[in-house]
Amino acid sequence: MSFKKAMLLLEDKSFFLGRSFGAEGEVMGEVVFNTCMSGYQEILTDPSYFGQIITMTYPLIGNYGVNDEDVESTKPFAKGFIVRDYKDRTSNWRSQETLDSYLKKNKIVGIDNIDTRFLTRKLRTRGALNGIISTIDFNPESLYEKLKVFPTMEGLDLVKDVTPKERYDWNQTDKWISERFKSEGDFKVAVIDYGVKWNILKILTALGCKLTVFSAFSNADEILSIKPDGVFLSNGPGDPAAVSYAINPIKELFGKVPIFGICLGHQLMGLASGAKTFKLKFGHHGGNHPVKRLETGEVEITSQNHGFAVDYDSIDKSNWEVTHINLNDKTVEGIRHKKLPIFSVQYHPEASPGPHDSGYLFKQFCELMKSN
Ligand SMILES: NC(=O)CC[C@H](N)C(=O)O
Repeated sequence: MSFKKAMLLLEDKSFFLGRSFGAEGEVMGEVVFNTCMSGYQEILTDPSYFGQIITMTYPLIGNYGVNDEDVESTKPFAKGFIVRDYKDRTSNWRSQETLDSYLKKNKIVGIDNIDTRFLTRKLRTRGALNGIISTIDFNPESLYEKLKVFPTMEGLDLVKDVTPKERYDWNQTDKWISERFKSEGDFKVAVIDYGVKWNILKILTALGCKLTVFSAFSNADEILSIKPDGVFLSNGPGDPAAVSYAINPIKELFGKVPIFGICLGHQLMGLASGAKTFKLKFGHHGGNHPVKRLETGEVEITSQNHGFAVDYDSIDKSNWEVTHINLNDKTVEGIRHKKLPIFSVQYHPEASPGPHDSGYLFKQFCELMKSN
């Protein structure tokens, strides 16, 4: 492992000198913090992080290595990775390589030896900030010149960069998932892939769903042509309001088939219902977010990764009800149509990484498909 220098500079001109790990080079993105204590591999490979630089609040990163089972997509999508203390020595029987070599192979720039507590407190106070990590330029002035023309996340359609060009079938699951989720029947499900995490596809498969995965550019007729029992709207990167081409197809599906959406899928569902989305100050990224399920009063500890949210006041309450709220900031975490079999959640019931409290939502989707 190298012991080269790396520098992180934020758009407020503060800069941090650290040590380079992973690939060398220069990257820009929106800096967000994630509070998960483990799961760096799932986080790095979640396509929803496309365009972002992630800092982990948990200080020791790398100590269980990397394996080829815990990925959420084909490659890491995060632009860069900031940690307090990178550990090159792996202590886990599942480890196949070090995080350093995995990031090098995938050309992801990392920086360690950063005071991530200070950085996180800054992001909490100031809100998410754009940042640049460099292993080739250590002049704050010139780094700032490059960063200041980098666009903000608001208004960015990043789905177009990660959605598949062609439709494909999915029929894989994992042993540990099929121990948790038993088949609920035989369903044909159309998944709209805005940047889907594989764990969602694996859980749906274990529940008995045959999946056809569509590009975000598909129209309602293409989706309905396979005669699906249900449609799933996936997670994905960027500003939901900028993914304008995805909204009408969802609207056209309302009333024709049960629909379940997660994260970006939930935000697009909200936009299709006529509600508005807005940018949160620093977003929710972690595995410890308390969400209240209003129907039962139960609290679920949830896995989250989003920077935007559906605006409560803009929801058409005559047709839609808010089913879940975030107990930290009272933002909307779930909506459901009052008559049609349509619902969505802002958080990640598939976890990976994260607690499993919300797994029931996948079964709820199967129930809707059964009774439809
Ligand atoms: N995980 C996701 O789907 C994220 C949704 C959206 N890109 C946001 O940041 O709010």
